Amino acid sequence: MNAILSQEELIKIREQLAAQNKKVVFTNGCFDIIHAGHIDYLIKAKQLGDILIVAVNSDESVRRIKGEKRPILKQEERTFIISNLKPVDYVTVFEEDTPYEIIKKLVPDILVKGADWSKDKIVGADIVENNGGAVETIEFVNIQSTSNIINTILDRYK
Ligand SMILES: Nc1ncnc2c1ncn2[C@@H]1O[C@H](COP(=O)(O)OP(=O)(O)OP(=O)(O)O)[C@@H](O)[C@H]1O
Ligand SMILES: O=P(O)(O)O[C@@H]1O[C@H]([C@H](O)CO)[C@@H](O)[C@H](O)[C@@H]1O
Repeated sequence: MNAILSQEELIKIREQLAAQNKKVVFTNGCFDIIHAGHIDYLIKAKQLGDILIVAVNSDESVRRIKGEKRPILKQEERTFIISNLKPVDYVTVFEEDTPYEIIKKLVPDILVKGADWSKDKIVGADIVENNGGAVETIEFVNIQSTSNIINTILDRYK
């Protein structure tokens, strides 16, 4: 299933998944310009459970977090790309600076981030762990980053 859903639609799906005893993995991110590191981490995130939900920062949220010049790709593009990746089952957008509220609504079984985030800094870890879930980080095998891609382009085309 590759679907971009509203948070309300996703909450309903989450209830169905719980009834089916499906293990739900959740991650979130800006995913501005997708690269191999993102793909590697999403593949590994999905392997931790049955269903992978990805919450993507809205354009305004990315702008507040990563700066006025970001995102490069609008949320329509970012969600379309993420939702069409093989490991991803459901995608939604969140407007806030952090995914705390959507994690509180969905209470995933497993919360995942790349290892650039230490577990003590992962937003929503308390919610998931207090509900008996697990928080996992995925080691980078590819040190690529969106910022690096942007800087490479700026350097080469200046
Ligand atoms: N090279 C990588 N390998 C594995 N996971 C990654 C890698 N880069 C980012 N991630 C993970 O992908 C998710 C989205 O991160 P993000 O969109 O910030 O990517 P980024 O490349 O770090 O972007 P930016 O350079 O704009 O900060 C996060 O969970 C992050 O931990
Ligand atoms: O793409 P990023 O910068 O890795 O994603 C951010 O992750 C933050 C993280 O969940 C903190 O643990 C989150 O607060 C922020 O909104 C971005 O999604």
